[in-house]
Amino acid sequence: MGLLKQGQWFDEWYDTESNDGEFIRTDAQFRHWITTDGAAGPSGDSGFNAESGRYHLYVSLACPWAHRTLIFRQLKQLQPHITLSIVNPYMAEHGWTFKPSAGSTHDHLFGYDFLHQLYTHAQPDYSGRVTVPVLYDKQRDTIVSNESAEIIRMLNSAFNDITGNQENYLPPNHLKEIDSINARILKYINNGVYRAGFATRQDAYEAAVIPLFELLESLEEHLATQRYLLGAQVTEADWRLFTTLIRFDSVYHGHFKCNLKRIADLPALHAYMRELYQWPGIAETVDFAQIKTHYYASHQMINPTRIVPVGPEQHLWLPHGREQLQG
Ligand SMILES: N[C@@H](CCC(=O)N[C@@H](CS)C(=O)NCC(=O)O)C(=O)O
Repeated sequence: MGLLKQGQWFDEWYDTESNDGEFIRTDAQFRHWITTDGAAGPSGDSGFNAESGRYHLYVSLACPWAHRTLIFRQLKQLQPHITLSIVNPYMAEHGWTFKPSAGSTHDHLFGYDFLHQLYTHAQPDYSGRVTVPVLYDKQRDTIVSNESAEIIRMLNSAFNDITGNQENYLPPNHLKEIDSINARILKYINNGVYRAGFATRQDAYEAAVIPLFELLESLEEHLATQRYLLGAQVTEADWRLFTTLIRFDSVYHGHFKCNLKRIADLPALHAYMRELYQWPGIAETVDFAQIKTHYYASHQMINPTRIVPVGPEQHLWLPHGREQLQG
C-alpha cells in the first residue's frame, strides 16, 4: 500500500494518526466525463466522446468501488465496447500490480507491472493515492476518471446510441432521492466499513460501527415492504449498496470487525442482496476468492498472519421470494 508524491512511489500505509485514529478518504483527482457528443460533463474537459473500443477500464475484482463500474458495464451491455484489465488482488508494497492469476490479467494497454505507472503515464507529477477503478482513454492517452460514482453515471447513458440499451438506473424523477440515499449509504455503509476496519483507536472504530448498523437495521425495515431502495424500480442506489453488502459477511464482518450482525441475520436485506446477486450477469462480477485474498492478505497491519478464512458458507442462490413485493 502506498502513494505517489510528485510522480515518485512511496510505500506508506494510510495516515490515521493525524486524524485521531480515523481513516479519511481522499477525493479522486481525474474527473472528466465521457458524453454522447463529447460535450464537457459536470466537471473536467470536453472531447471525451462515447465511442466503441476507445476506452479501457482497470478494475480490481476485490474492490467495491471498482465493482460498481463492472456491474454497469455488464448491465448496459458495454463489454464489447469497453475493454478491461484486472489487477492482482494482493496489494502490498507496490500498491496494485498486474500479475495474472485466477481472474486477474496483464495490463492490456501498456504491459505495466504496477498501476502507479499508469497514473504517472497520464500525469508524470501525480501526487496522491493510486486507486481502482480507472477509466482510460486510448485515443487521448490519458485517464478520463478514477471516480467510480461518476464512471457509473457515464456508463448509464453515454453509450446508449452505440449499444441500443436504454435502461436507465437514474430515473430523472428520482434523481434527488437517489442522491440523498447514496450520500447516507456512502457515509455510513460503503465507507463506514472502511472507517471501522482502518480505525486505529477504539472510539474511532465504534463511531463507525454503531451508525453502520443503525442504517442497516433501518434498511432492513424499509426493504421488508419495498422491493428496492426507491420502490418498484432498481436504481443506481441499489447497485451502490449491493457491492458493500455482498462483501459484508465474508470480509467486513470478520476482517473489519463489523460484527454486530451478519447480513445473513437480516432477512429482508439478505433476500434483497440475493435478488441483486441473481440478476442476469451479476453473479459473474462477484469473485469471493479475490475479495477474501485482497482484504485478508493485503492488510498486514490488521491481519499479520495473512491467513485467509475458509468460510463463511453462503447461500446466495436460495430463492429470494421478492417478486411479491410491489414496491
Ligand atoms: N473514490 C474512489 C475510491 C476508490 C478506492 O478507494 N479504491 C481502493 C480499492 S477498494 C483503492 O484502490 N485503494 C488503494 C489505495 O488507497 O492506495 C472511487 O470510488 O472510485
